[in-house]
Amino acid sequence: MTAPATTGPAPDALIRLSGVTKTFGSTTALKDASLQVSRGEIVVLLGLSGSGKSTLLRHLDGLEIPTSGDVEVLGAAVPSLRGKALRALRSRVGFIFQQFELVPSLTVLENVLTGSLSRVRGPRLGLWGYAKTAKIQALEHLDRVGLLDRAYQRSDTLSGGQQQRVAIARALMQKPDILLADEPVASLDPESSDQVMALIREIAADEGLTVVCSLHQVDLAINWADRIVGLRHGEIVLDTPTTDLTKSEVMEIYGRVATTTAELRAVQVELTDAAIDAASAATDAPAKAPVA
Ligand SMILES: Nc1ncnc2c1ncn2[C@@H]1O[C@H](COP(=O)(O)OP(=O)(O)OP(=O)(O)O)[C@@H](O)[C@H]1O
Repeated sequence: MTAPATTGPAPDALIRLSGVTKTFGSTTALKDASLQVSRGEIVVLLGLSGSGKSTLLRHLDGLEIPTSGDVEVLGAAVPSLRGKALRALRSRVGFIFQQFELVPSLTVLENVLTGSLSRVRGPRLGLWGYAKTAKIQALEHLDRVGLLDRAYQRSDTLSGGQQQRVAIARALMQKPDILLADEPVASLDPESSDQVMALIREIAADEGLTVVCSLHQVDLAINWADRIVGLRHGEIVLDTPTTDLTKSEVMEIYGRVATTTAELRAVQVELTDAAIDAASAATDAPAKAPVA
């Protein structure tokens, strides 16, 4: 297995984790994790459920504070940031999530505009509260993600893949240096997953974004990442350029479980079938005799 790159300073690193341990009660979510990410890199975090991927991501914009160790992002010691300084960091770090986190009753355009809120003061009411330049920018970002024609539609009328593209456009409103993505395609079908990952990669290249993204699908990681970081029980057990990733390394992260989109899909179908069988067995079962 490729030794994790725990030492050696990368002069252009935008992200540095050094010996980060995070415990929640008796659970160790991250254990002595060290990682550096250079400007423009696309890094995918792989690992089983509970291996610490989200916890690692959440440390990068101060949503978690390490129990021990250092987290430096864009030159700032993240755990020590408070108030205005923390907001300033977060305005440079976009974050997208599995469940998109859009406001369903707002239009697509309004959702995108909320991405600019870290840069403007006070609450906004509908489209009127935003500057014309912000609206133009938001429309440009919607065009960028292929959804300009949906700008005035309610966001909950869009498909999952489209909603994630809206979330990407919203993140772009922040003009971020770094994009964090926590399982951004976990709720999407394979085709939409591929489209969203392709879009992230394309935008990252165009905008010079640094991306750290957690995924469950090894095939997507291989297609879209520059570098793969593997986590197991909170430890970084693999750190390798994607081109060097071997099957045995993947097996070491995951053991014998589904790892490709097709395999995960097959497991989902199996589970759904099993649930349907269980439900119909319950319906077919003779009704219990009433208690006398
Ligand atoms: N706020 C919290 N309180 C208590 N335990 C937590 C908290 N956040 C995470 N954990 C625990 O830390 C461990 C790592 O969780 P984390 O969400 O980082 O894993 P993950 O690899 O992102 O999992 P998944 O792929 O399912 O999202 C898990 O055991 C989880 O239950």
